Amino acid sequence: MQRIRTDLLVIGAGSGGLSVAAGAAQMGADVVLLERHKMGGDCLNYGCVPSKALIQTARVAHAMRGAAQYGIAAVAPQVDYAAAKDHVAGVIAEIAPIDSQERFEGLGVRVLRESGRFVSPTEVAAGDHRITARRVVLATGSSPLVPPIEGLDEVPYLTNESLWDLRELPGHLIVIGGGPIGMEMAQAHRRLGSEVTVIEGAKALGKDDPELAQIALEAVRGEGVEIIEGAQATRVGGSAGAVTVETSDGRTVAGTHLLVAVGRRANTADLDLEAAGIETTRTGIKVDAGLRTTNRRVYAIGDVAGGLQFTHVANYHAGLVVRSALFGLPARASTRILPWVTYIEPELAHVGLTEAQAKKELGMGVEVARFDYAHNDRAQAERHTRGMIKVVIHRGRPVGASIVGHQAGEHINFWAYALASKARMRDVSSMVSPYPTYGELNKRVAGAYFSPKLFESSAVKRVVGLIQRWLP
Ligand SMILES: Cc1cc2nc3c(=O)[nH]c(=O)nc-3n(C[C@H](O)[C@H](O)[C@H](O)COP(=O)(O)OP(=O)(O)OC[C@H]3O[C@@H](n4cnc5c(N)ncnc54)[C@H](O)[C@@H]3O)c2cc1C
Ligand SMILES: NC(=O)c1ccc[n+]([C@@H]2O[C@H](COP(=O)([O-])OP(=O)(O)OC[C@H]3O[C@@H](n4cnc5c(N)ncnc54)[C@H](O)[C@@H]3O)[C@@H](O)[C@H]2O)c1
Repeated sequence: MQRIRTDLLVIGAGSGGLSVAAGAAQMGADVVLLERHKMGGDCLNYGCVPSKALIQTARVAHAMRGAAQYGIAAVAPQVDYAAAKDHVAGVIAEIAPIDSQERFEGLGVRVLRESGRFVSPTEVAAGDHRITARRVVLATGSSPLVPPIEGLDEVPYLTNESLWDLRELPGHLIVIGGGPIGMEMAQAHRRLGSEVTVIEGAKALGKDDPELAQIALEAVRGEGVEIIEGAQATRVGGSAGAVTVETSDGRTVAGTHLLVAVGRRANTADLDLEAAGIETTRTGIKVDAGLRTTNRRVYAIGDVAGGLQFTHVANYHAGLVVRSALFGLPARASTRILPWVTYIEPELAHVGLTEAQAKKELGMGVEVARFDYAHNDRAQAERHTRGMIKVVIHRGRPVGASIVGHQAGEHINFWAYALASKARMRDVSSMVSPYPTYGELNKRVAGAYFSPKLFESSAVKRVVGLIQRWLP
């Protein structure tokens, strides 16, 4: 057995763990990084990157079908699903060197391709190694949750891990779960030529503002995706190529392939957390506002910390933990400034509080401003007029923003900055936005907020009248 003493031990080389390891090593800390599977974790290998690459193929196919609106003859695309998967693999391969063992070793990180588990509050076993670290960061991520649906263990099904290996286009894809994974893959497969049925137990895209989610869902339905809401999948049957799903409202849906996308399970099972006195919750590892676990020397970040599960959240956590573990500075994770985007078309993006949350948490004085894409000239020119921006305001400052529409994910960056910098709506309205850009939506929604105050105020009208009388 080989003993290792180090400043920082990071378990898991996904989005969060890699960011901690890179940051800490470059600041001079001695860092050991454990990874038991693929460098880059879920985002690179099974999540964000492959899904966005496939979505792009689907978008091109969709654009070909819809070219007539721009004066180009529409064509029925000949989709080669296997080639699309090659494109997906190619994109992963292009990005992989950034997350590779070689790159991290080049940064001075000691990378061990082993599974880590606690043997005491201060020691981690990994293969033949016994590691003692001043601080430990758990960044072990999450895995697809496989629900206890009757018959599921006897029927072949796909998850976000196996989907990328599928080479033949599903004839009829049944998706259980109408969250971001389910909806992104449902629309992409419909655009690639599959029949698609989504079975959602509650409300599809249920974590987003319902007013905007509705607009996105209508668009996806308009492309031919069947979305059944309020129906739990209760029983699965059939065999490869002929699958059936029974639902709580008495339907039976038949298809060729089944994708299970009903949420995530935190990867805690193999860590022997009890040996280190680390407690868990229903969703992951229990952490305080500074991301410390119930063992003060151990932090948990990213998906395994059981909060919002996004790559940028894991990266945000990583920055806080490096600050705390290396410099002993206080760190406090805020959820109020964390955006997310669902990459269906139209994109659905959000940051901060929804209208309902703001009204519940802040009570009186919450105001809402809206502006439609249809009033944006760039959106008109490009025929992307479906969509809206909605900003929730409290005491003159935005506390939340939601956007549904073309490139909503790009535009939410603006509001993420506004919330993080505690900007006022006055600051937003004073900006000059180039014409014609979609970004004008941000200024115009601020205009929509101020317009009634300016144009419908009798006091303003009186003051203007008085001043005009005195002006030479
Ligand atoms: C289909 C899909 C699409 C997604 N799209 C997006 C998106 O567009 N944008 C976005 O922001 N987020 C997206 N996400 C979420 C994003 O992938 C995750 O939030 C992110 O990967 C979490 O990073 P992490 O570092 O916490 O965990 P991971 O990236 O999961 O990394 C954890 C790593 O730890 C390793 N590990 C686990 N246990 C051990 C152990 N005991 N010892 C050693 N190693 C261990 C694992 O092998 C893994 O490599 C998507 C997720 C999915 C599934
Ligand atoms: N664009 C992005 O950033 C992106 C994309 C994909 C995934 N992700 C991350 O991955 C996480 C997991 O995504 P997800 O879509 O698997 O989970 P999710 O928890 O967001 O959605 C799962 C859905 O499945 C439904 N469900 C659960 N059991 C069911 C059953 N038996 N029958 C029918 N419906 C059922 C739930 O009501 C829920 O709406 C997301 O929350 C997100 O953090 C992010």
